[in-house]
Amino acid sequence: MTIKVADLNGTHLHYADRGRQDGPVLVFSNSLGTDHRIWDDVVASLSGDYRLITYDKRGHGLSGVGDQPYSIDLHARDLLALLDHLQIDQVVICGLSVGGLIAQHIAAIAPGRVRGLILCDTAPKIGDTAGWNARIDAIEKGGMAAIGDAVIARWLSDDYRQTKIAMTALYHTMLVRCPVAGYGGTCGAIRDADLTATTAKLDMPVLCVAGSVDLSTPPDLVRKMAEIIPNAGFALITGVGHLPPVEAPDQLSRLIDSFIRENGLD
Ligand SMILES: O=C(O)CC1=CCC(=O)O1
Repeated sequence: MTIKVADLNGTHLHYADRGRQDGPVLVFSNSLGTDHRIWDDVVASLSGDYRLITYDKRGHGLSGVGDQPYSIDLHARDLLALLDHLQIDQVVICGLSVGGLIAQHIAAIAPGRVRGLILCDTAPKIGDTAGWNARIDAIEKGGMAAIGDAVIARWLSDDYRQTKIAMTALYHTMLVRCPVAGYGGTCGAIRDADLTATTAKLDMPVLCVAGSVDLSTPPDLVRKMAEIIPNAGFALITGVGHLPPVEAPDQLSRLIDSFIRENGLD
């Protein structure tokens, strides 16, 4: 994999372009505080059949922070600009958590670009204003370390954290290295987003996926989203927290592959 960068919308986005270059394109959009490496095992499983784009949204990973006020719309326009940069017209998007908000918004504002959606551990509205403001306040006063342990307990199941101690430490490092401005800006974008009205009108194949022990977007919240989207499917991955691509990459890959084939998107 070679390191790649696109200059767009006043910042730069780090991305990777892997898999079968003439295959259907699948793009992955990340959760808050993670970078594109969380998809590596999923990409490895699917790379024989699909072209797979992963990227670091602004304020995360190796991408720039930029100086515009963050919103889900800005994150969505960044991803659309990245697809333009790559001259890719239509994609299936797999969005995790805030990446799922970005995916829902792209499907609403540019439906012609989206062949299908996998909405993983996400919802049209995530959390509440007081919770997001408290998190922003905590990192502005104490830096990313102030929230590290609490967030990791939401990301990963008890079983994963107790048995995969070194991997858990690695994800903790990924989180606390996120720039405060990028993380806090994205917390504000999530706080200000309620996509319920537009998500209820989506008109494309959609699969909603939940981790059974996800504390951030619990299964019932994800199931409710599936119930408002016409003809959406729902799948539960047992024993997994907020990051199925980390804890259950093979199960998630199988769900993605079956969804794409069953809907004729391959
Ligand atoms: O950090 C969390 O609580 C999990 C999360 C919420 C939105 C997102 O993208 O991740």
